[in-house]
Amino acid sequence: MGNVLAFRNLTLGYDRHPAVHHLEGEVPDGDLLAICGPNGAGKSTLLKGIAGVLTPLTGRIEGHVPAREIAYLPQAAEVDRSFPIDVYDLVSMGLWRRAGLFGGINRADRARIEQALAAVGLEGFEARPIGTLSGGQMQRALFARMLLQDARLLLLDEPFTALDAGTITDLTALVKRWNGEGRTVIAVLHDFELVRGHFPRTLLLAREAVAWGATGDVLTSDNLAQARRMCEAWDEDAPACAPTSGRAA
Ligand SMILES: Nc1ncnc2c1ncn2[C@@H]1O[C@H](COP(=O)(O)OP(=O)(O)OP(=O)(O)O)[C@@H](O)[C@H]1O
Repeated sequence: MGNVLAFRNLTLGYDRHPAVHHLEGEVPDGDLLAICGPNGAGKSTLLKGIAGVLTPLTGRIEGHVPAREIAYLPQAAEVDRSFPIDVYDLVSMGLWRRAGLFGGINRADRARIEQALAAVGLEGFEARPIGTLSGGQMQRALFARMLLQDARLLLLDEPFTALDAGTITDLTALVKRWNGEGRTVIAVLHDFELVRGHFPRTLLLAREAVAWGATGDVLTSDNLAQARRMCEAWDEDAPACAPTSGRAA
């Protein structure tokens, strides 16, 4: 089994201030990986780097998945819900890669959109403007769009935050179904019980990797205490790293 991603001395940050520091490691094809860590540990920053939204300060991400095969679901707070479209149009955007920006939607596509809406329990919501959806309904709609995207690598940033137990169960089942189809899933998660129950591998981040491997070995009380200490000790105004063996991408 090959790797979909490799981090090589990767440092990511903002305005030359590093937020993820000298990360090394690989994500194997078909992985179901949780990224955990305290607030401000750099979890979202790492997903943005993988998604190509953020360019490394130093080091690099070796990606073996073309950008069009990556689906990225940012934190709910970052999704603009004032955009005036309805649920049907939002979900149908998942077909963009196949249909093209101005491609028409044919009968088979319409059936796929209906199946995706049914899979997330949103039948009957087709004509609802997305601005009128609850948080959980919006997340279901975004999952339906991902279903249609048919991506090989799925990046989910806190996908279950503020959702009720039923919605979390339904959407976790979808994530596992995607992974069962051979897709690689990387999800930022704060709920350790959920991670222990469903994610075989975990990266514990505190600006740098504290531990990375089998979830049971990573989410120990010692490692979690170490991650908290490292985040508390971090200097927010630390300057950019001196150039290292890695190369800015
Ligand atoms: N757009 C930005 N500009 C400047 N600094 C940023 C920006 N986004 C994040 N940061 C900083 O980068 C660091 C890591 O933030 P990040 O959002 O990656 O953490 P996180 O682990 O996802 O946290 P949380 O669990 O709170 O979502 C923090 O110190 C944060 O203040």
